[in-house]
Amino acid sequence: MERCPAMQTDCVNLYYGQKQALFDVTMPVYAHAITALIGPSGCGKSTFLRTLNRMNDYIKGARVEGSVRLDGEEVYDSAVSLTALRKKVGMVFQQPIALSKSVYDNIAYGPRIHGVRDKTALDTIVRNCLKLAAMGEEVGSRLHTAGPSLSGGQRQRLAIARALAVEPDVLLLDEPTSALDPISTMKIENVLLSLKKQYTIVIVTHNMEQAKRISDYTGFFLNGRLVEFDETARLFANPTQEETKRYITGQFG
Ligand SMILES: Nc1ncnc2c1ncn2[C@@H]1O[C@H](COP(=O)(O)OP(=O)(O)OP(=O)(O)O)[C@@H](O)[C@H]1O
Repeated sequence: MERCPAMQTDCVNLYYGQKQALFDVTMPVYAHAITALIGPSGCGKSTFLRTLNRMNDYIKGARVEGSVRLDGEEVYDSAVSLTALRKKVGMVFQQPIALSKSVYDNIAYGPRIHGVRDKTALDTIVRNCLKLAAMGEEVGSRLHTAGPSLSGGQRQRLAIARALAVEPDVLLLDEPTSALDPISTMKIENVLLSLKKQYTIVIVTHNMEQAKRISDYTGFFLNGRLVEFDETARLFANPTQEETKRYITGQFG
């Protein structure tokens, strides 16, 4: 499968103060595909995910070395606008948080920040994003319901809709289903599968079955290093590294 990377990291090292959390991570993020990041707790999956849209900039003492490129442009270049970067590379977090606003205003929040004022344009964005997040039927007629009053699974799909509202190219998700029941998890997985035609997706997951079900590529992290990266089917069926084999067969984790 010959594919084009939407993002590429080269020799990324990340330090929290004196402590090094990522070591020489070189990995492509292929366009219009789902990439899963797996590995035991504390191996650096979330840290790596956050390097892709510079969310680590918010962590005091965090320092990044190496290169992260988005469509060939250096993400860590000092001239890069963080607002513009985060518009292109959106993020959904582990806890399904809805802003204490209506469903409509949750989704319209980003576009308004980016200057969309026209009511008809906002209405269209809200409806399209609800549809993309498979929420049109559930809440399409209740746009003024408070976001926080939705169920956990709905709040997480609302978070996806909110992230999509600013038309990102890449969507990063940090364990988006770990707080959800199996049905809500399945709905999110189906949403992600339908989104990959239009978007590039990177998901951190503790759940290897989830990685197998939905991802095209998987990166296995251990102790801050990317031990193995491959097409998901190949990595799980035929890992080249002994540590990958031990991890995916449940010998540690
Ligand atoms: N804000 C921080 N300050 C200092 N150290 C941190 C910070 N965030 C993470 N770390 C450390 O960096 C290492 C990697 O953490 P990270 O959260 O990226 O791992 P992870 O694989 O995502 O773990 P989990 O699956 O438990 O979420 C760990 O040793 C962690 O303690």
